[in-house]
Amino acid sequence: MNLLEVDGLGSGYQSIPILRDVSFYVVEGEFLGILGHNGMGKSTLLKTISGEIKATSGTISLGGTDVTAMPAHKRARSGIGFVPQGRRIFPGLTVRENLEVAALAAGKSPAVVDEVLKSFPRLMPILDRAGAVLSGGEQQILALARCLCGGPRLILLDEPTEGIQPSIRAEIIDLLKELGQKHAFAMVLVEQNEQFLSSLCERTYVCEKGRLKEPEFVADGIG
Ligand SMILES: Nc1ncnc2c1ncn2[C@@H]1O[C@H](COP(=O)(O)OP(=O)(O)OP(=O)(O)O)[C@@H](O)[C@H]1O
Repeated sequence: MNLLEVDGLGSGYQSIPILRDVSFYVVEGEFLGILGHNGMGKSTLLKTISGEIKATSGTISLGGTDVTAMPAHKRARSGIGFVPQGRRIFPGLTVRENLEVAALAAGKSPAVVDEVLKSFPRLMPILDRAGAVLSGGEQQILALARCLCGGPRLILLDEPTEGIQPSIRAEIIDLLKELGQKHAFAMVLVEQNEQFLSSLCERTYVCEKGRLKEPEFVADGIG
């Protein structure tokens, strides 16, 4: 059975339609790529799956359960983890506090933080550092750790390479591969960087003007 099934999905902002008739699936443990230029609707797609914005048509199912009408916090507890563009780290909280807040919000025991940290040795020396002073790469790694505190079955990851140096990109690729094997989650990865996606995903769609195109279009790709 597919972990995620999206069928005929539409959504937008106020009366402006952005996504149109989007359909795709993700199998258990798969990393699926979505490639696209600025403003094509990639973030809107992830926000609609996470429940941050409402679907205006179509359905979203997770593990066979229709979650289309479910509010965002319930989707998160059903196993949909979201790492948004810009990462939304709390700047006034330390690295550890950012993780503790995430565990609390997910209804998990505080012990989950130390468990998750075992997979993030890079964060250990900076646990008492404020979110505000972290580098882009450190913020991205913290955002991934924060997402894992909720025990996701599916992670929606929005432009992880944005504002990140090439050397850290390679580190993030290795980290995602390692985390995927260890924690057995699937992922929908949105990016403008085709090379990054091809390092991690066997299947990639192109998002263009709110629609997804079939994987063979990747050959003409961007990034
Ligand atoms: N809150 C909003 N209100 C109105 N329109 C919005 C809002 N957020 C995004 N849009 C519009 O929706 C369209 C798709 O935006 P979206 O952020 O999904 O694109 P994207 O592919 O993720 O681009 P980027 O790579 O720049 O993040 C754009 O035309 C954008 O201007």
